Amino acid sequence: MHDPADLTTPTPPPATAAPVLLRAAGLACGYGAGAVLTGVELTLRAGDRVAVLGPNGGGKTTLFRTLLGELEPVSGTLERQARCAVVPQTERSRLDFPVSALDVALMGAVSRLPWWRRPGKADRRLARAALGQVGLAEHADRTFGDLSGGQRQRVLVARALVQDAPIVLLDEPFTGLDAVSADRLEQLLLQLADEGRGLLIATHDVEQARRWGTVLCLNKRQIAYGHADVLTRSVLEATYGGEIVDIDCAVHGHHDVVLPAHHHEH
Ligand SMILES: Nc1ncnc2c1ncn2[C@@H]1O[C@H](COP(=O)(O)OP(=O)(O)OP(=O)(O)O)[C@@H](O)[C@H]1O
Repeated sequence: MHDPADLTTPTPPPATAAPVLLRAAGLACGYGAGAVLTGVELTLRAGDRVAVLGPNGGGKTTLFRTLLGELEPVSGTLERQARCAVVPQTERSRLDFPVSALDVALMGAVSRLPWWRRPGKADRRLARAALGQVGLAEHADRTFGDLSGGQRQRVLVARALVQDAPIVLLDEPFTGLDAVSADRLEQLLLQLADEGRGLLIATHDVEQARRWGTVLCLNKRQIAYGHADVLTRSVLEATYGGEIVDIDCAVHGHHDVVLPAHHHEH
């Protein structure tokens, strides 16, 4: 069994010279007076790619909504030095509107403009350029709902690029993608981080989290934050409860892979 005392001390990743985009200290998040997530200690810097791990109901969405400014912190401090954009999930049920990929990317301009200005020609150029950056220039005029899951995710990344936000929050962007689309999206996220953005990416894939280097584990409170080395068995148990399994996995080159037993299906 793990010693819970080991888990309460945050393990910050090594400090770098990159500018701080966001800093949370003793942050508690929730809806009204009651906190559903406590003890968040987080410093996000330009170039960081942070995997956010946690069970269903662990507090990932609540944290993202707080970082976006949709929810007031229940307590603690949150300093945002830069604009935040979100890349939401794209369930089929929300795809009934006959909008094109370009329309969706262009929506990113709305949050930057004063309320009285509509997106103009320059914004449309920016939206087309952003679709080009995510490899979808050819698909600008296609109906968003007709695109594949991976293409829709990339359109939503393009929308975040149009928002010109240094901080990008991604809510399980890999859910439902085939291996090729997932690879392509992962390369794109790497590129966004290399360009100096800070990314927080909610995922249920522990192996992917290990590759990205920095992890934030949440289960109603912050369990760990730091280099992927913090993903010990005891941290995973505290994050996912008892619901983890050992997999003898030669594919990954080692034999002690630990994964949550129940992935989140949308
Ligand atoms: N609008 C709301 N009002 C009150 N409580 C809420 C609201 N939304 C979520 N909660 C509660 O906050 C807690 C954390 O939920 P949250 O949606 O942040 O988890 P999550 O980690 O994003 O889960 P999932 O992986 O299922 O999306 C849960 O107990 C949930 O019931």
